[in-house]
Amino acid sequence: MADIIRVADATKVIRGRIVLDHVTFDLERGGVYGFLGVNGSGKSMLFRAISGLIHLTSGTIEVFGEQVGKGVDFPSNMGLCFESSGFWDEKTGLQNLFYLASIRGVVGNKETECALERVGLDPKDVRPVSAYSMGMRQRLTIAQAIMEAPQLLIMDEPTNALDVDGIAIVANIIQEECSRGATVLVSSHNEPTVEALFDRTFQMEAGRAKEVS
Ligand SMILES: Nc1ncnc2c1ncn2[C@@H]1O[C@H](COP(=O)(O)OP(=O)(O)OP(=O)(O)O)[C@@H](O)[C@H]1O
Repeated sequence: MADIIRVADATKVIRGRIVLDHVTFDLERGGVYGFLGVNGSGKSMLFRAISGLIHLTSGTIEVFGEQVGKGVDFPSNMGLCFESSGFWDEKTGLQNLFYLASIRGVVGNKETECALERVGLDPKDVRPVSAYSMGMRQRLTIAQAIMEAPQLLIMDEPTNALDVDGIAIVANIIQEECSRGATVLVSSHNEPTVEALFDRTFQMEAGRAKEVS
C-alpha cells in the first residue's frame, strides 16, 4: 500500500473550467512515468496536485501512504522541477542551492556542489543567477530538485530551454535517479531521448489521463 502513488478521480475546476477530469491511476514506487500532451492538456496541473501545490476540487491523491492535502500538505522527501522556480537573482547558483539546502538541513555543501556538477554547472562560477541564460536557469532548477536525493522526483518539461548536451544530461539524471530507487514523474513535449526512458506513458488530453504504453 505504502509503495504506491494513488491518484483517484482527481478533478480540478478553475473558474468553472475542468482542468483535471477524474484522473485515476496507480504508480508503483520506483520507475519512470511519462506524461505527454499538448499545451494546456493538464500535465502541470496534475503535477502540482500530486506535489500539494494546488488542492483538488474532488478526488484524492496518496503518495506512498500519505494523502496529499489531508494527511500531509506536501509529500515528504520530494524534488520539484517546475518552470517557474524562483531564485535569488543577485546570488550565485551555488549560494542559491546552499540557502535552499539549509531550509531542510538534510544535505550539506558537498551534495549541493555535486548537484551543480551533475547538471553541468560550475560550482565555482561567480556570476549571479541574473547573468544566467534560460538553459543555465533550467539546469539550476534541476540541480535543486535532485540535491536532496528525493524519493519522488517530479520534472515538468525538464528539457525546456536546454541544448542537446543539456537534454542528454537530463536523460542521464532520470536514469541515475531511477537506479537510486527514486520514483520519477516527467512531462515531455516530443523529446524522444527522454521519452525512451519511460516505463509507463500517459497521454493527457483536456484534463484526462489515458495510459498509452
Ligand atoms: N492559474 C490558472 N488559472 C486558471 N486556469 C489555469 C491556470 N493555470 C493553468 N490553467 C489552465 O489549466 C489547463 C491545464 O494547464 P496546464 O498548465 O496543466 O497544461 P500543460 O499540459 O502543463 O500545458 P503546457 O504544455 O503548456 O505546460 C489549461 O487550460 C490552462 O489554461
